[in-house]
Amino acid sequence: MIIKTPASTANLGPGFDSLGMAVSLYLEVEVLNISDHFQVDHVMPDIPHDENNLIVKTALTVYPGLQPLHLRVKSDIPLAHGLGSSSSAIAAGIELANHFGKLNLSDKEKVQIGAKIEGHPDNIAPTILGGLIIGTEIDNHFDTIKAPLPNFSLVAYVPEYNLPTKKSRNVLPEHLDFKTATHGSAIANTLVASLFTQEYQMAGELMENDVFHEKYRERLVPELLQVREVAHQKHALATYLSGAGSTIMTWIEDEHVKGFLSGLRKHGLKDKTLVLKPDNNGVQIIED
Ligand SMILES: Nc1ncnc2c1ncn2[C@@H]1O[C@H](COP(=O)(O)OP(=O)(O)O)[C@@H](O)[C@H]1O
Ligand SMILES: N[C@@H](CCOP(=O)(O)O)C(=O)O
Repeated sequence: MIIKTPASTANLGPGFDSLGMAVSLYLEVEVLNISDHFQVDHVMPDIPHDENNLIVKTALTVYPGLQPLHLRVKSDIPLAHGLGSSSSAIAAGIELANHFGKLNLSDKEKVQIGAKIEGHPDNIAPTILGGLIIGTEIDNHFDTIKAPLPNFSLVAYVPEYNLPTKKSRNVLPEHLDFKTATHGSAIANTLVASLFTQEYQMAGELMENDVFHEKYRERLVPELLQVREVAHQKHALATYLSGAGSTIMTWIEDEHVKGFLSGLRKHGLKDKTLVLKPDNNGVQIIED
């Protein structure tokens, strides 16, 4: 059995902690055999190979009776780069528990469990459900809703340095004044409406008008404004900080991708780029 979970891009600008979309970059967890201890084979630096691995830890939290397994993990998702690698690992752990514990968890229950572990639903919900998801926590439960899937290319500009979500959350303010908060909420509300009516020109403008987090994080990811400027010149729809960074995400029509990529290079923006698409499947189990 192989569990395949997508990466995700969270916030989409003003949708801080509530908007996220699954993208076509994957973590795969293969169950090799039952063993007498947990063993996780992988080549990711500084990631545990035993029961302290986030995938196993999550599985044991959800189903403490899980027998020790020998797993092989392959991942194309850069760690701590704002592409939801931790949610992908958590989603895989939930699936592992669900399968071996015969828990029959519904999608809603999986999102609930994952969001409790991750602390916010914007990565875990799309990773589990696929697509573009809006969600929030009310009275200890998470409500989520799926928006139409946008058909854009997603160009991820991936700086070499990583940025753990915790570090990037530490630069955010404790409080926002009333006027800023209500304006931020109005921008996010209008963005969500435009995503549902598929008025993407409007959505693009709104995605670039966050007031909740990007301006505080800009100093951690100085390339954000430079990439956005090139994107404007190259007919992109919108550029925003993916999750907590360091990845910078640009939505752009397929036909403009090539020009955008060469524009980035011409402006000295030479970090890795990944050309992705939205993923509509979410977590999948592939039986062999
Ligand atoms: N495949 C994985 N296996 C085990 N742990 C993982 C895996 N992917 C991510 N993690 C854990 O999640 C951390 C990154 O989470 P975070 O800082 O939230 O960044 P992001 O989720 O944006 O990649 C890693 O440093 C590691 O501890
Ligand atoms: N809303 C969160 C999203 C974190 O996403 P990640 O992919 O960086 O883990 C935030 O902005 O802190």
